[in-house]
Amino acid sequence: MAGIKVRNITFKYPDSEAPVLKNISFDIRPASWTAIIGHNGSGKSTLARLIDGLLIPTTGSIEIDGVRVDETTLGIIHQQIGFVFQNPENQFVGATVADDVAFGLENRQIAPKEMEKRIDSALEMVGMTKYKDVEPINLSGGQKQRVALAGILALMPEVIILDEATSMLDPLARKEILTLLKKLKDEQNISIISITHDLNEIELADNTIVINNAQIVKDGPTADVLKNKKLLTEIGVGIPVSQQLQSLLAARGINLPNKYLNLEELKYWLSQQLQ
Ligand SMILES: Nc1ncnc2c1ncn2[C@@H]1O[C@H](COP(=O)(O)OP(=O)(O)OP(=O)(O)O)[C@@H](O)[C@H]1O
Repeated sequence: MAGIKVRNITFKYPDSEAPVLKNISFDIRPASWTAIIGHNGSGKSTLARLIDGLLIPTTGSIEIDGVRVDETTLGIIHQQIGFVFQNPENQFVGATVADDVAFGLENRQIAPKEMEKRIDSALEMVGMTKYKDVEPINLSGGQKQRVALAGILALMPEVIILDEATSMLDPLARKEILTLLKKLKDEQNISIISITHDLNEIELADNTIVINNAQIVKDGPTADVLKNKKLLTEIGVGIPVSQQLQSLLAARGINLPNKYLNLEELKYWLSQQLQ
């Protein structure tokens, strides 16, 4: 199980005037879900690319399971991390869905029988079995994103980074994929790092890191972040419906439990009170 240690990283693109990230430090526990949130352009994707070794920090260090990420360790790092990008168009290499999922496995020289098994199982997990022989170009955006995720799942990474990867999915598909990821975290101890503006996705995270002006302004349990209306408004994520309802109920003198309740939990709590 891979834990991640980020220490004092600063990063500047060659043509950017100021650092895009400054003095960033945090830890990610193995088998946990971390959301990274913040305004457009605050540096979230840059941070994800640094963790995956697609970019190397200007100063500071990142360790995955004790291995420092640098040019010499990318082979090891990429065996541990799977990265799902926002736009699935950029991720296709195969002539059919099955070929596409096979691509990473072929690179790792996985035996054909094992490869077949992993392709079938990954496509099944994302609900795309019947599209196995279809050309990726003929899939919808959401279906392409499921296939991209299957390609990652087939490689059995210890960490999955999602960079706004569910933003193209319809609400039902998004819910299904998020439920699948939660199951993978709970049952297979996969760590999830999700960069997102979506409150439903943030709610699934154990911890949330908030980035603003190139720095971490909050790193803590998601429930604490989601109760912080001022911060959520400042970074443009908005206030969860459950929190809006809790404020309305509190204004009418109804005292709710002193902890973060998501919409389902709030509905359940209210139904218990009304009995
Ligand atoms: N290749 C690049 N070269 C120079 N500057 C870049 C490059 N990529 C991103 N930037 C700049 O770095 C800053 C952070 O970008 P990044 O994509 O990490 O933000 P983000 O928080 O992921 O944004 P969004 O929510 O819009 O996806 C932005 O100001 C962006 O313009």
